[in-house]
Amino acid sequence: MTQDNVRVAPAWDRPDQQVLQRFREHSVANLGDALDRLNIVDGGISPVWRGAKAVGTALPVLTVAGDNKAVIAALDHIRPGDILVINAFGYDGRAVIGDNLAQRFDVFGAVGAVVDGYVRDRAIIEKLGVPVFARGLTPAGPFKNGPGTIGEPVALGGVVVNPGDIVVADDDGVIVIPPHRAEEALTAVEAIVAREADLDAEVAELRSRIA
Ligand SMILES: O=C([O-])CC(=O)C(=O)O
Ligand SMILES: [Mg+2]
Repeated sequence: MTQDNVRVAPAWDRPDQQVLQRFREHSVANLGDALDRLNIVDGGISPVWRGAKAVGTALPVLTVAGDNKAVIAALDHIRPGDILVINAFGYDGRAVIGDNLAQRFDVFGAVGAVVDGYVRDRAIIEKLGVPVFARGLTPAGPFKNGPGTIGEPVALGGVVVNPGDIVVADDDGVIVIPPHRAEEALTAVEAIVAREADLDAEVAELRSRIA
């Protein structure tokens, strides 16, 4: 299907919300360790407000640098639990989303957005509490000409994101987990959480000996 010059992929599967719920307990750092320290988006993409956290199913959008026509068209394709994953080519000259789009994502049931590019209206996005992750901020607004794609695989900070992939984002950054690796990641992360608890106990013990 093509909406004007924005191509839309056929419908795709999304993992169950119960599976996503289990990822909510875990940090991106621990999940990365659980997947051999791979699958992590480059560190240039970070939360635009401190404490933002989101776990969702990827709704990938490809834009032209500095343009958000495809992002606006993607509003019609959001399902509850989705997270917008927008490849805007890391372009720093224009913001492809701001508070207006962030609110609309929220209204349609998306849990946030990860942008390989720039955004604006940071203070309002923070006040609204919509989790947004991006390379940076610029007040310059986007053009709205397209072309673009919705629901096709996109690149995000060096990681391939397929529609329906599990995306976990927190203060440290973003990880992308293909659904067929979800159980493996969850099993491995439990062991990592236990090991981290042992390390903390070791430090507590050291502290008590020194005190
Ligand atoms: O103008 C735009 O399309 C982006 C923007 O600032 C908003 O979503 O609030
Ligand atoms: Mg705005």
